[in-house]
Parts: sequence; C-alpha cells; structure tokens
Amino acid sequence: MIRVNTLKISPEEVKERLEKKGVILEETFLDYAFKVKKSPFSIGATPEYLFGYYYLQSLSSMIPPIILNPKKRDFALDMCSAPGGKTTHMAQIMENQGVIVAVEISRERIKALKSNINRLGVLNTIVINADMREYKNYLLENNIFFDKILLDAPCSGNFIKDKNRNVSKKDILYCSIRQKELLNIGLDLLKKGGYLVYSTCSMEKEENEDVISYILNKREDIKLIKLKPKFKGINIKEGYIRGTLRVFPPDEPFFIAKIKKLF
Ligand SMILES: C[S@@+](CC[C@H](N)C(=O)[O-])C[C@H]1O[C@@H](n2cnc3c(N)ncnc32)[C@H](O)[C@@H]1O
Repeated sequence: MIRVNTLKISPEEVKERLEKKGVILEETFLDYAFKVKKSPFSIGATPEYLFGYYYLQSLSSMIPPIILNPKKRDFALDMCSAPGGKTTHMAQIMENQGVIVAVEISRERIKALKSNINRLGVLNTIVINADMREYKNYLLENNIFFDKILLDAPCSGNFIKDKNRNVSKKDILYCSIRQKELLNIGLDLLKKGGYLVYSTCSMEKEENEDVISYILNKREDIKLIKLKPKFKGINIKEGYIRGTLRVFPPDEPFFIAKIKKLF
C-alpha cells in the first residue's frame, strides 16, 4: 500500500507516473492511498519513492492519524514515533503547519525516523530521542501540554507482520503494563479538551481493550469517544468495547481508541 505524500505531490500525479511504468494501482477509501496490485519492480526503489512522493505502509496504519485529525494550528505529540509512518502522515494532514513533537526511545530507530521526515519534506516536526517515561517530567515541569496526542504503543505485534511471531503470555502482559503506563502519561500531557488516540498492531485483548478499561476506571478526567467502523474496503469492526475499533486479517490487524480529556 502506498500513501501519497501530498506535501510534495498530488495523488493523480503519482498515479500517472507509476502507471506509465507498468504499476497497477487500486483505489482505497482514502483518495491519497493506493493498493499496489502489480509492479514490475520493487515499489520501494523508484525515483518517486526516493523523492519522497510516497510512503509504504498498510491501510490499517493510516487510520490512527485520520482519527486523531490534527489541525493546522495544533501542538501535537507523537509519543512512540519511529520509523515515522504516522508522524509524517500527521504532518501531511496538518499541511506542514502547527508543531509535532516526535519522541522515540531507540537511538537506532531515530535514524529511520529522521530519514523519513527528511525524505518526505516534513518541516513542522521536532525529533526527540528520549524515553517518554522520563521526558514527561521535563514537559510537566515546564507546563507543556498538547492539543492532540498519538500513542501508537509498542506491542507484541501480529502474525501478518511477523510470520515467525512467537510470544508468550508473559510477553503480552509485559507489553500491557508498559502500555497502561504510557497511556496514563499521555493523558497527563493532554490539554483540557484535547484528544489522544491509542493504537496497537496487536490482536491481544490485554494490549487493547484491557488497557482502555483500566484507564477509564482509573481516571475521572477522561471520556471514550465512540468511533464508527465507517472505512470502506477494509475489514474493520467495532472492538470488544463499544466505540473502539479493530481491523482484522487479511488487513493488518490494528486496534484504535480515542479519548478526550475533560478537565
Ligand atoms: C509501534 S512502534 C511505532 C511506529 C510508528 N508510530 C510509525 O507509525 O511508524 C513503537 C515505537 O515505540 C518506541 N518506544 C517504546 N517504548 C518507548 C518509550 N518509553 N518512549 C518512547 N518511545 C518508545 C519503540 O522503540 C518503537 O519504535
């Protein structure tokens, strides 16, 4: 699947350029995303790719930034950002305006994040190599709060992404504890009236609905925003909690929930 980077080029122009070279593209519910049906060459090795005209990612992974819907004037935080698929998508939705603070713990993965930000011509993003569990102290001490936050949490993965996936119950519970901690931090950093989108590419209830139930029980200052599975051409349904969403195979599994900070 390709997401056309509308910061640099129109979807029509990318379509025309690739189709001239024999690539067969299929439309999706997003006018700037196309399914690659057939390509005579690797779609990640074209001049158009290197020019930053498009990003390769699953259609499911485009849904969290769409649901977060950051605006041009927003001050946004991407808590777990590398390699930057969703950061660069947020920048595209914001038309390169406002500000995104993109945090990533891994020094190694920061390289890919920076390279994607540069390749796609993203100009509104500050990259921070830090652990959100520590960086939050700096933000809170300086009264820095955000309008929109994306928490695309580290998770145990899924079998579509990783054919050799072999995770134990213990691994899943470890992820779940970390996800709850990160979600609580994200909500502390939201402005009153701000929105946070929580997503994972895991199918495990412990990493998804259980994390949302935990936080709704723990905090009184938030409410779950009810989402509808309105996206065409993708296997998306309501999650086990009303108003949350789940994408199922054959699409890349994803879980998505949106929370509003009330006060
Ligand atoms: C699911 S991936 C993010 C994918 C990214 N949002 C995208 O769309 O390209 C989760 C990322 O969170 C990072 N991470 C894990 N724990 C973190 C923490 N405590 N603070 C900041 N980043 C963290 C991981 O290194 C990993 O790169």
